[in-house]
Amino acid sequence: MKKLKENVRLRIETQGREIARILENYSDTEIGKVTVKHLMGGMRGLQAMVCNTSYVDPQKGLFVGGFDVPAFSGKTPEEILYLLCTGVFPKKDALTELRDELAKRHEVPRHVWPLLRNLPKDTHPMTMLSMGILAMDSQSVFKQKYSEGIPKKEHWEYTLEDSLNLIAKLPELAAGIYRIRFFDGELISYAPSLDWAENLVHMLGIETADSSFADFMRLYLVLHCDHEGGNVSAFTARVVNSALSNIYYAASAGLNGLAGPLHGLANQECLRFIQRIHDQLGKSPGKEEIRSYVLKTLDSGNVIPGYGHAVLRATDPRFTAFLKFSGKYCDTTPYLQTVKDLYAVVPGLLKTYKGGKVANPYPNVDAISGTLLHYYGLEHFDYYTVLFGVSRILGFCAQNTIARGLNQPIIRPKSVTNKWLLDFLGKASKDIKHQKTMSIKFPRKKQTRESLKRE
Ligand SMILES: CC(=O)SCCNC(=O)CCNC(=O)[C@H](O)C(C)(C)COP(=O)(O)OP(=O)(O)OC[C@H]1O[C@@H](n2cnc3c(N)ncnc32)[C@H](O)[C@@H]1OP(=O)(O)O
Ligand SMILES: O=C([O-])CC(=O)C(=O)O
Repeated sequence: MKKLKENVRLRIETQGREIARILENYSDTEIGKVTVKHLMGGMRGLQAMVCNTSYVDPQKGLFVGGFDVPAFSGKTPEEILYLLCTGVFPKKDALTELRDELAKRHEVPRHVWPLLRNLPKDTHPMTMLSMGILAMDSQSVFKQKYSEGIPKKEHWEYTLEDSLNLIAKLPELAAGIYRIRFFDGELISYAPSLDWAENLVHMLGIETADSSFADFMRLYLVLHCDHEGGNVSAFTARVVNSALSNIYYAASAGLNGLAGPLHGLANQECLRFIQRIHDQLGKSPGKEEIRSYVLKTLDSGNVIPGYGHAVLRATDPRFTAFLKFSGKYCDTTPYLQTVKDLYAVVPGLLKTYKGGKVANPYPNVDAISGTLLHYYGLEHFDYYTVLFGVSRILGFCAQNTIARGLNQPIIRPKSVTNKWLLDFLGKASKDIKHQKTMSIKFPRKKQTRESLKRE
């Protein structure tokens, strides 16, 4: 992995110089303001961190190394990993070197399998993936080297080393989870002649007549690789790694965030939503019936999975890339037809829902991905987010390798209490205090002698 490492080193040096220049000249320059809404609203829209592996434009979506989704979606996961880490696509020899390196390191340590096999049979596959990765932390080279006292400037090298070890093992681990959780537990052996994505497909052991399954898997693993720094899973991984917890700890933690239904789990929730539509309305419901179903879901206080986004304000180009792929390679199944019908109906409804409070009425990547996995014979919905996780770990690893190279400090924002905020606002302006305190209605906790003392 000489070539990858050299290019990561170059990138770290270049970015390090840029950061030094920025800090030297602009350390105290304001780039925005922090409002009360930011504090109360999940920091939405607050520009509060730097991430150079990828960037999400609200209209155009994901950019990796400056390439938009149409420009990079035809590449392989290995090429994308290289791009995430270095900012450039690999030349042929660098790609061969990376592939060989991943193949060499593919084997999951043997102690992981009994751990996974002994979990209750109904354990969610995301729990298995997170635990399997956590159990591999015993192999962390970074951890070992840190305990030997390596200097800070070498941290990234061992983070990269751990990252390659982890990424190389993901096809075997993810496929093994599938075989243990949904079949007889018999594992299928790694095939050295196949690439990273093909090996995953091979080891899943799914009988599919469709030869485009491996192409689809490549696309799937490319499209989910990264989504800048602030999404729940990447941010979690960054925070954990910023304490110098190794990449196994960080990836496992990030995956636990990905397993939430408002984030990666929407992947499986979308198909379940479509399945419920078919259960109630038959396999080819009309658009009017779908419209009523969606309205009923909204009225019952539930979200429409696969729609909305914290940053995007247009149709997710990852959704569009999958739709395009499906038009080329897949027959239209009833599920796929309903995906298209929902796309025709849902944005219009969300635009006006509750006075337009949904910031983005358009579909995200999860609105279609599960339907295509189902098309290729993956019928266990609970497994879908594992594949999202396998891909997203590429981003975790790249982000944290670079962060270690730049010696980014521990992430630790300051929190404040309601009392602090009310006092601050009161001091800032009597008017503001009057207006805001009148409109903020916090549930009053019964005050005990202890809580009064704490205040
Ligand atoms: C790979 C990914 O992680 S992509 C996202 C996957 N998740 C989903 O698809 C789940 C459905 N979508 C959502 O829940 C949201 O749109 C999120 C979590 C993705 C983004 O959340 P936010 O940035 O807070 O969205 P937004 O500012 O639009 O939220 C405002 C209101 O609209 C609601 N809203 C947002 N999206 C939807 C939706 N798809 N259906 C119904 N209501 C919605 C929010 O729940 C919120 O309601 P509240 O004020 O009563 O709490
Ligand atoms: O960016 C986000 O918040 C969610 C998302 O689409 C992703 O992580 O892929």
